[in-house]
Amino acid sequence: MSETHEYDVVVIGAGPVGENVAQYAIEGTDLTAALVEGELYGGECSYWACIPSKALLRPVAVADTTAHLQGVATAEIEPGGLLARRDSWVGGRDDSGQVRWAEDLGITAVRGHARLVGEREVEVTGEGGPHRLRARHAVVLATGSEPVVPPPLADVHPWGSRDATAVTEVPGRLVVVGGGVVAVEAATWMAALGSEVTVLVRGETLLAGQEPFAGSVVAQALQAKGVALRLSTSATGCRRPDARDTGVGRVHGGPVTVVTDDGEVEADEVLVATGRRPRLGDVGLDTVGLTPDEVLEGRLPEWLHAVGDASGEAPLTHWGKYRARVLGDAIAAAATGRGPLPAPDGAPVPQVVYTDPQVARVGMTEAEAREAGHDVEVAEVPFAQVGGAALLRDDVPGRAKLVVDRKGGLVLGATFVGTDAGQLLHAATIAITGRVPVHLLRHAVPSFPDVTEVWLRLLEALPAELRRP
Ligand SMILES: Cc1cc2nc3c(=O)[nH]c(=O)nc-3n(C[C@H](O)[C@H](O)[C@H](O)COP(=O)(O)OP(=O)(O)OC[C@H]3O[C@@H](n4cnc5c(N)ncnc54)[C@H](O)[C@@H]3O)c2cc1C
Ligand SMILES: NC(=O)c1ccc[n+]([C@@H]2O[C@H](COP(=O)([O-])OP(=O)(O)OC[C@H]3O[C@@H](n4cnc5c(N)ncnc54)[C@H](O)[C@@H]3O)[C@@H](O)[C@H]2O)c1
Repeated sequence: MSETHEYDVVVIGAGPVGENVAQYAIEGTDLTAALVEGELYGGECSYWACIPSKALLRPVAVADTTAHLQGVATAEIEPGGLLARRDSWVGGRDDSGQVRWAEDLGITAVRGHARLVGEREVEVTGEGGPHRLRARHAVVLATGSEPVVPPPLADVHPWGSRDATAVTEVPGRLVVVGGGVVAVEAATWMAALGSEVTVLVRGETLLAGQEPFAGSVVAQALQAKGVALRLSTSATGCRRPDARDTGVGRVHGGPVTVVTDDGEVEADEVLVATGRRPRLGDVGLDTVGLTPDEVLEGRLPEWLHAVGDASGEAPLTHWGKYRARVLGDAIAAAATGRGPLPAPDGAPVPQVVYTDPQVARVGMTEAEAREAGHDVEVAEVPFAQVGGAALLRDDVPGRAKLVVDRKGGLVLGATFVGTDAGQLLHAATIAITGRVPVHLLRHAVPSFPDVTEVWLRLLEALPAELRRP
């Protein structure tokens, strides 16, 4: 029988979320935590997702802005330099710094694949053979998510988001399947790297679920970059006689033909960006009598928790890390007998899509607010009508929208689509979280001539009665 080590908390998965749970579960206490990782400490976000994608996208946005600023020579993307910037941000996928960070906090880093084998019992398979960890208080599933690949595309060795963020061999022609966040961000950097990109979107719009103008502004911007968009087009099949595993980020074999309900598309590579699902299939849930659905519904014994992408909540790093801080504190509180720190219900989820222009949104869209039964008032302002925004670039794309509950004048949601729109978002997040009514927000004065003047125009565009308490 293998050796068993006992800890107060065992966290499975050392992505950004697992790291934060472990940190907050033991901080300022004598509790112990083991953090088990099967691949790289830092997770998908650090090496394959957020960081490399944003390292690629920022120079693209800066170069694009120079093409729309009188008095500046237009900058050109230099593909080799762009990939080198990405490489420096992922640091050779060396996670020793992340492991040191964990160990400096007193967390025990355990490498290997972890599975539940019973109540509070985890088996780790790794170097040196399997061994067991027993949790005195809590086991946390922070195992992230995995891509969903629709059947017609599964057999041709298509690219996933890892190939796109780790691209080393740029396909001449790339078909992207999907119209969500990965699709629009990857289309942006792949076009900048020189691919002839076609995006196949089964719905009528990009970025479904956002305010409708977000998808159309992004669609226009992608088309201006030479990206071909085919809306209302579904991939029904795919042929690739020479599909091969050539390694991540390299073209996976010979030409590929994507069959759609509206004809065929020939390409050198196909990127599947059709969503992700919580990674719960191989964590031993059956050994404790649970199914993945029960985890996603939150029907868990008091010693077991799921957080981050694995929980089915918004699959975003900052959201998962926030939930991890709350959960870590709750675990520490329960284990030490103190009360947990208060956490409000219904904190809003912010998100920035790093297209060019950016899409930044927090809280509800107008449609969601109406669906939820709110008596809604909205304000919309084109960026071009705001001096501080218009100074950022000559063509001034984009638009902002505020969704307000008429009763009480509280902000329910906000969407900003435009240059550096992400910078406008946190004020909306604070307004929603802090329940700051419109009549008070009017006294938070934006500087002149700054892009934050968008806020002034939005508040002015609301009915005058909302200016009174
Ligand atoms: C291309 C792309 C770009 C993105 N960009 C952004 C962005 O800009 N901003 C943003 O907020 N979000 C972004 N996301 C989403 C973000 O990457 C995820 O929300 C985030 O990584 C979730 O963190 P996590 O810790 O829950 O999971 P992960 O980062 O996936 O980490 C989970 C870890 O658990 C490990 N693991 C899994 N199972 C086991 C096991 N049984 N035993 C041991 N270890 C295990 C995995 O190896 C992994 O390291 C992006 C996603 C993609 C695909
Ligand atoms: N900047 C960011 O915050 C950022 C960046 C990238 C990814 N992410 C996160 O990663 C997650 C995954 O991104 P994603 O773009 O893969 O998912 P997504 O859910 O955003 O979009 C999936 C897209 O694929 C389409 N689709 C789904 N099934 C399909 C099928 N069978 N055939 C054709 N199309 C299909 C959907 O209609 C949608 O357009 C997102 O939910 C997001 O939270 C965040």
